[in-house]
Amino acid sequence: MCGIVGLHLRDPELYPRLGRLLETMLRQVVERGPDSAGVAVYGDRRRCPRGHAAVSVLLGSAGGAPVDGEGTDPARAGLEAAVRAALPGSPELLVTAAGATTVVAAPVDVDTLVDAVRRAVPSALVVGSGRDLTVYKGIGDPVALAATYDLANAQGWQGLAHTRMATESAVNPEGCHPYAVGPDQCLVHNGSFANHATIRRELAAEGVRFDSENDSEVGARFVAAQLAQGADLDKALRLLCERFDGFYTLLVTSDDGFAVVRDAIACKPAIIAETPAWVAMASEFRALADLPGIDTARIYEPEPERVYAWRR
Ligand SMILES: NC(=O)CC[C@H](N)C(=O)O
Repeated sequence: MCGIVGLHLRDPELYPRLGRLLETMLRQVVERGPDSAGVAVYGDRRRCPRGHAAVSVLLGSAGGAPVDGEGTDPARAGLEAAVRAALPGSPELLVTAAGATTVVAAPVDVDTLVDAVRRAVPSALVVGSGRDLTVYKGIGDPVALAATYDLANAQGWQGLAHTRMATESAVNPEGCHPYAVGPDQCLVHNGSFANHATIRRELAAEGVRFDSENDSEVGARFVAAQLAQGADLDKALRLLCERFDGFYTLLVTSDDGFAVVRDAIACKPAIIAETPAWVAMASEFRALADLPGIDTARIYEPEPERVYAWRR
């Protein structure tokens, strides 16, 4: 299984409610993915102020494995000092702790901040970066994790959540979705890619590096490579359908986009609902049932191998 929910808001009046709406949606897909949960939020200016880049990291001793609660505090204090020292001009940082995830924001460009975090704390696992995006991940009960992310109080224009039932790699922080491997990009997956090892080898030969053994990461790295070469989300996902075998419902988001695609036999469930105020997607309808205006929404199942994409 695995549960996916996503919400792309068209009506700015709903932006303050993004987190509350997403949290309500996530609760309905907990049984689909009890192992771990990840969340992405676009446009929360208290977590990533305007003019800043934000990098989301998992801290820990072994391969970025997170520790929880107070145990993270010395690591976070060390991170702040070390990242600041690694940045030109030592700018003020905004550091927000949310469960196992720490978000570092600074008034620099995204690559500069990612590079400074990696140099300052080589063991940190970078799980997201961008000018608009914050990502939170962890292992365990999805509802408890969402509370540690303070998801209910998140604001913004777009977000998604994933609950994982592991199939292709271990239950560990590296295996959590979303895979946010390019700036302001996220991919979440329900299913299994059959030929991910082959595509991983091809991408690795081109110099692409991986953080996990997970099949979904290969999809995310493939999409990121297409976007870096100038494709839009629609084209990147059409190319993915040509290249990847297996089962998939994917939700992919970017700095201005929200896109859904399913495999050729639409093996994994998905439902889309649209109103003038929002576009929403979920693994099951019950996750959409409490959205404002659902009674008059246009509701449909995405067709096999057809890319559905929306732009801000
Ligand atoms: N149950 C799923 O859909 C799993 C998704 C993906 N194959 C993973 O292992 O994370």
